[in-house]
Amino acid sequence: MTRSAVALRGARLSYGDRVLWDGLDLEIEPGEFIAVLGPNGSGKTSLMRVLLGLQPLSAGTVEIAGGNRRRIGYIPQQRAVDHSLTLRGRDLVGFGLDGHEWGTGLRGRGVRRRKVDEALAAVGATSYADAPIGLLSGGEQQRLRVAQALVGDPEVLLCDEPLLSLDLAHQRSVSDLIDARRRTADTAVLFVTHEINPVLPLVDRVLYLVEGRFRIGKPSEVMTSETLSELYRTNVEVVKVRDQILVVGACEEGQSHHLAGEDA
Ligand SMILES: Nc1ncnc2c1ncn2[C@@H]1O[C@H](COP(=O)(O)OP(=O)(O)OP(=O)(O)O)[C@@H](O)[C@H]1O
Repeated sequence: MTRSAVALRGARLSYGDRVLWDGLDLEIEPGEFIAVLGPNGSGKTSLMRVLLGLQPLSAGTVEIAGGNRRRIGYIPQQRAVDHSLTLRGRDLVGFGLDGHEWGTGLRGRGVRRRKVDEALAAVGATSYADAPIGLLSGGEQQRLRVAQALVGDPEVLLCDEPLLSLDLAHQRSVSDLIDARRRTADTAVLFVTHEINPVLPLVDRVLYLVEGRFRIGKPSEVMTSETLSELYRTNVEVVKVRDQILVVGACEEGQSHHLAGEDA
């Protein structure tokens, strides 16, 4: 069975006159790790919304997880949690099983508990699973969100800036968790990020969106001065420093007229 985990064909998304992307063809294989990059407003979150079935395409087709939406895991953009939130971590993780049907009997409840316990253990959150979420650190909360996204055994994992505001150690542990999942369970990963370096060793292909244009390819093909200069339509320099990639001259607001060094 070699069905793609995700297939976008001729996909277009526009809001009124504004085209976010058009002619997007992307097939993602099971176990593949795709980083989605681009400046603010380039349509990364909108792509997630299309894949989640929350936003219809303007043209083209999308297929995901064989049409079974329960097999999509989602890690949303991190938001600050109210300190007074008394919900426990294990309750949050359990929400990831809502919609899964094991019956309401004792056996069903037992399966549910076991799955939640396993997901908590996989992210190393067992010790704080019963504490109120509002009292946990940002990194601890993020591990719980990862557990929530993974508990339903997803075929496709959609991650919207899951590393935002995490320190380096937690960036590493959250990325490693996601990487371990795709290696052991062949989960396809779409990973929206502003910063490719923390996941660079994991990335198979990059989808880079800029003002209605895009490129798809291996990091070595897309993260070059030539490709990014074409995409941003200005002079962008990609510099490799040890195993890190520095992008110089790409405006994060996507407003190329603010940039120095425009191409003639
Ligand atoms: N429902 C909508 N109707 C009209 N415009 C929208 C809608 N949703 C998003 N947009 C616009 O589409 C553009 C892309 O938004 P989106 O959130 O997908 O960008 P993004 O790449 O995720 O940005 P960021 O990096 O800032 O999170 C934005 O300019 C946004 O204002």
